[in-house]
Amino acid sequence: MEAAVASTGSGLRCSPNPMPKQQHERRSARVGFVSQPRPRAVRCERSPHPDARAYAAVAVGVVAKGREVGGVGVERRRLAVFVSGGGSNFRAIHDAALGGEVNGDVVALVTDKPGCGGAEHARGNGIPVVVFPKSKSAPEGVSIDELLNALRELRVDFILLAGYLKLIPVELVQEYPKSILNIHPSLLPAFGGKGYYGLKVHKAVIASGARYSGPTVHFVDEHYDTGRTLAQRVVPVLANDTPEQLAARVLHEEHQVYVEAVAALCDDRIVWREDGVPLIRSHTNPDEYT
Ligand SMILES: Nc1nc2c(c(=O)[nH]1)N[C@@H](CN(C=O)c1ccc(C(=O)N[C@@H](CCC(=O)O)C(=O)O)cc1)CN2
Ligand SMILES: NCC(=O)N[C@@H]1O[C@H](COP(=O)([O-])[O-])[C@@H](O)[C@H]1O
Repeated sequence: MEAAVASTGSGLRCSPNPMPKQQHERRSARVGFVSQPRPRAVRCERSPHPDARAYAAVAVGVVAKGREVGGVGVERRRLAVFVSGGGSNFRAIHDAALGGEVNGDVVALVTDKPGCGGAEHARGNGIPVVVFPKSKSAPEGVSIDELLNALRELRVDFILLAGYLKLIPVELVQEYPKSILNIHPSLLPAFGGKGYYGLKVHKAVIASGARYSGPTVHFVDEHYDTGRTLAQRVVPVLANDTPEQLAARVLHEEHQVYVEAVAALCDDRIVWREDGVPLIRSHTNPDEYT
């Protein structure tokens, strides 16, 4: 559903971020949400934590109480974060949500590595953990249909990939149009695509002789790292940098640029230029776009 193209005060011709059909249905369902349905536990991994299902039931129970609103009648968005590792970007987003910088709540953590640091942080904060996909090392994982049902039950508005190392299936990309973001540790399109993750990215950047690097926040399509770029930050690559040193410099900027991008997404401050480039409208100056 595309809105009519509008022209902004700054002369940009943009269309507001159209509310995807599914999101509209999700929102309208929420608006008409009057009864207290029986809370249904989101299927979670078998966890050493005996109360994992209780967490999920409570989480769904809280979800069943209806919409949380942040501020004066500003509806808070519901976020699912996907991780495979330590989860520092997840923690930065979660902290920003708790602190009010992001008008949203993390309502689900999805991982292919149930023992990873991101999953541990989620469990410690009562956030349901869903294991996806199923694998030999994670037999408790759910199927794509079960994942879609869990995200619908939790009425997730946006999906945030944060160090998730598996390809997001096209079914999920189609269910969440213009509603999935990823953070990548290089200046895409350089050093992106299959095989470019973690320290591999920074090793390639250093080997190339590039003088600058930095994180990219982009929308997710059905291929690795080819979705529309939303935001980037630049850091220097120093002559004697190790991959670990460059990784740490980039990661510091990732936390900031991802929180800013997610805040804009939750505030409906993403506008799409006529040529399909997504822009962030400043939250302080409505005529300023980056
Ligand atoms: N449909 C999409 N799925 C994912 C995207 C995306 O843009 N579209 N981004 C990735 C994150 N990512 C880079 O930002 C990325 C992650 C992993 C790989 C990769 O080569 N993975 C290996 C498997 C690694 C493992 O299982 O340990 C592979 O596929 O062979 C490249 C880029 C998340 N998903
Ligand atoms: N191509 C995907 C990729 O390499 N993602 C990178 O994995 C790290 C996850 O760190 P975190 O778990 O501490 O957020 C981050 O540097 C992120 O950019």
